This record gives sequence, C-alpha cells and structure tokens, in this order.
Amino acid sequence: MLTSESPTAVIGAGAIGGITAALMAKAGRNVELVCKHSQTTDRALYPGLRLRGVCGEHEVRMQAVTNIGELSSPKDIVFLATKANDCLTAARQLAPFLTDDGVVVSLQNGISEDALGEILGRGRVIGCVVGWGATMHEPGELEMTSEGEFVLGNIDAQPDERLPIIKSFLEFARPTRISDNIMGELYSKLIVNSCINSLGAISGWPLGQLLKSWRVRSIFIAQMREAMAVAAAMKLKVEPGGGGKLDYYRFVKGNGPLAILKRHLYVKAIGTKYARIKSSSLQSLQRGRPTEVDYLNGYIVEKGKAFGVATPVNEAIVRMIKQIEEGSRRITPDNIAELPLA
Ligand SMILES: NC(=O)C1=CN([C@@H]2O[C@H](COP(=O)(O)OP(=O)(O)OC[C@H]3O[C@@H](n4cnc5c(N)ncnc54)[C@H](OP(=O)(O)O)[C@@H]3O)[C@@H](O)[C@H]2O)C=CC1
Ligand SMILES: CC(C)(CO)C(=O)C(=O)O
Repeated sequence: MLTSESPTAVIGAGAIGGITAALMAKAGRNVELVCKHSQTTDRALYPGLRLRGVCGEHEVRMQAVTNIGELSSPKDIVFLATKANDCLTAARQLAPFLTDDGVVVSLQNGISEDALGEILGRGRVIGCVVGWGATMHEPGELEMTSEGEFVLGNIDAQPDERLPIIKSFLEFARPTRISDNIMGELYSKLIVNSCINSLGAISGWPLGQLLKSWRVRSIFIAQMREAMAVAAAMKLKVEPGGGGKLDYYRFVKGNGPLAILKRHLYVKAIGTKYARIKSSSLQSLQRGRPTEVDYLNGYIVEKGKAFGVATPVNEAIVRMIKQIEEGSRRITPDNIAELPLA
C-alpha cells in the first residue's frame, strides 16, 4: 500500500526530474534520484542540486545513484522523468525495483503510457501532465521557468486510491490536480507540443516569428484539426488546452471565412503572447539530440492509421524532423514551404 512514507525514486536528474526530486527531498520524503551521469550524482549528494526561478532558491542534498541498477531498495512510487525516447528502456530496467504494489508515474510529454503499460502492466502506470516549465543550465543547476500544475490520473479512467498519495508527493514541487480523464489531458498537451515544438524545430524560429506567417498558422491549424479528427475516431474526449482556456472542439468547428479568420486571430495572439518561446525540440536538435516527435506528431499519425483518419500534415512533419535528426536536412524556415496546408 502506498503511504506518505513510501520509498520513492525519480529517474532522470534533468530539468523536470531534478526539480521534482529536490523539492520532495527538501520536504523530507524518502526519495532517491537516478542521475545517469556520475558528475550529477556527486553534485546531488554534495553540495546538492541548486534550484532557482519560480520555485525560489534552494540547494538540496539527497540520496542519489547513477544507474537504476544501483537503487538502494525496491520502490513504491517511481517518477519517470527522462525524455520520452528513453522512458521505455528505463521502464525495462525498473521492473525488478518495484515493490508488489509499486507504480510508475510517467512525466513525459507526448503519450507513452500505453507502451509503458505493455512493459510494466497497465495497472502499474499512472499518467501525469507536466504543465510547468524548467531548464537545466548545467548538471545540477536547474531553473523552474514557468508556473503551472501537475495533472494526475488513472490511465483507464478507474477510481484509484493511490492517486491522493502520489499527489501529496508531487505537491511539494507544484500544485497537483487529479483528473478522471488523464488520457484526454495528455492528448490536449500533446496537441500543443505537436504544433509548437515541431514547427520550431523545422524552421529554427521562435514562436512569435513563426506565427506571424499566414502559411505557418495554416499548417498549425491543420495539424490541430487532424489531431482532433483522430481523437474523435478514437472516441477520446480532449480536455481544454492552454491552461484550460482553449476549447479545441470550438476551435476546429466551421469552415466558413469567419471561422477561418477567428482561428488565425487566435493563433496569432498565441504567437504575440509567447513570442520568445524556443521549442524544446529545436533545443534538442541544436544540441545534436533527437526530438520526442515519435511520441507527439508520430502518435497522431500512428493512431490516424489505426483508426482510418488521414494525417498528411503531421506525417510530413514527422518525415521532415526525422530527416533533420539524421542530418539529411537543415533546420531552415525554407522547410515551411514544403509542408502541405491540409
Ligand atoms: N523541461 C520542460 O519545461 C518540460 C519537459 N516536459 C517533459 O518532461 C520530460 C523530461 O524533460 P526534461 O526534464 O526537460 O529533460 P532533460 O533532458 O532535462 O532530463 C532528462 C534526464 O534524464 C536522463 N536520463 C535518460 N535516461 C536515463 C536513465 N535510464 N536513468 C537516469 N537518467 C536518465 C537524461 O540524461 P541524458 O540527457 O544524458 O540522456 C537527462 O539528464 C520530457 O518528456 C519533456 O518533454 C514536460 C513539460 C515541460
Ligand atoms: C514550451 C512548449 C509548450 C512548446 O511546445 C513546450 O512544452 C516545449 O517546448 O517542450
């Protein structure tokens, strides 16, 4: 049974995992951090991870190891905070370190819950949306860059008595809400990331510059409409995005000139408000790392195929990002001209 004393681990000492683990440890929870890099492990042990930004300034020492195989004991709760590309490998290594009742809370962007369920058993996987932002400036130096909440839920939408305990852990880092439709919450965030991350990665432009262009806005809107058509085929109720302000069902409704104009104005306003956002996918590519596209636009394409919904815009985006990852295409605004509008 999970309790507030439950032995806990966080896998991944990057922006999200490092901050979450440090704030739990500071509050006295029994948490062990798996860092992957010994330099980060040493730092977490002494003098501690240094946090700044929205969460205030802290230096927090905690139990830490470099590899999952070195965990000091089996865990009741594991927060998985690697990039989506690494989460399945981590889950395979984790299986022997879970107690009989042990659960894994997936903090990734995109949707990896079904695949995690195949490895760990669906009952052990808890979905979680990370609605706040953070950056790792260097190993052990972390900044919480924006406010926002965690949203937590049972991936089969079942009543789940474990959720309040898990919530009590996460609340040391950020306010946490329990949802009875976590897959719809995850999909809602996935839509935002699929649009913003991918277009930033392809063009190299920050959001403000991107969304000034009529063509980019049209692609952005087409991506969203494809994603909503796939959700409808999956019979998935998509929760509002943008901190609850964006009702996707209203957004995609209508094909007349007024509906089109309203969509463009809405998207343009997003670009003005969040002009400086440089997508994390673009940042990954610029560091020579892969993006999480398979778990974002790739998920829409895969589900589109399974449910018989055409997704040409998302397909073209996945193809282009793969080419950039492989080195056969440059990041340039010229790529935008090659994408279809619908
Ligand atoms: N940063 C943000 O603002 C937000 C991020 N998210 C999502 O949260 C997830 C984590 O993102 P973020 O914290 O930014 O990513 P980071 O890259 O900062 O952190 C992930 C860390 O996990 C490490 N890692 C990979 N595999 C393992 C392993 N087997 N054991 C231990 N550590 C491992 C990585 O090491 P290495 O790099 O060497 O592989 C890296 O240090 C992503 O899915 C992201 O999309 C969601 C909302 C906001
Ligand atoms: C800032 C935002 C919302 C852009 O999609 C993001 O989550 C990311 O870059 O990963």
